[in-house]
Amino acid sequence: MNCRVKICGITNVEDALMACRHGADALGFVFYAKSPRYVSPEVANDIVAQLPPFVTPVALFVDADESLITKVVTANSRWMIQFHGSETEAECSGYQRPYMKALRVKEGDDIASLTDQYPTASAILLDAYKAGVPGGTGEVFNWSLIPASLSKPLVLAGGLTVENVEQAVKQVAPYAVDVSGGVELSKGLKSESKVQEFISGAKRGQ
Ligand SMILES: O=C(O)c1ccccc1NCC(=O)[C@H](O)[C@H](O)COP(=O)(O)O
Repeated sequence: MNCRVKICGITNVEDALMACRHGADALGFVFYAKSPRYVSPEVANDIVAQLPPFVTPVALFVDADESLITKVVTANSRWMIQFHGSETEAECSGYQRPYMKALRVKEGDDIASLTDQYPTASAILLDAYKAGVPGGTGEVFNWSLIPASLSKPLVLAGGLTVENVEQAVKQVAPYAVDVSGGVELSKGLKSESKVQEFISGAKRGQ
């Protein structure tokens, strides 16, 4: 199966176009002000306007105000939304946009039932849980906690790197993989060689 790749935490057009050149299927833009990968709605939409076709921009929010979400996604019809906080199904489905719901996985979580709470989601993103850090932790969670099948396409995230992505794809067989820190030179700046190697590794694993 073709494992798709989302490169998250894009902050500049050079990294965005570089990731597209190397085959990224989606680019994540973080609108969470406390993140070192935060990007403003204006900068992000300027980048999105320059993207080639067949690449999905993903607007990432953490329990954001409706006004911010609307401001971002109404500027370009290509946006998909990633809700990375404690948003309910009703809060996620109010924007007439495809969305992913991120779940931060802890031991003992019933991932299947948590997934079923978002019947209108296009996908579920499973990420590592770290107290006080909503995302971009750079930490791997226990992939054996993931049920053999979910009611939604699975995007695997959390601590993926050029070293572990092939094994992650072989073991989990996700619909897509997502990475932020593992392909960076520094927070918010991507490494072309790491992006290229990460995407190649994801393809080798399928
Ligand atoms: O990337 C961030 O800085 C971030 C901050 C706050 C909420 C979510 C964030 N990222 C969401 C993502 O989808 C990341 O790609 C995901 O958490 C994996 O990050 P990493 O472990 O660094 O690959």
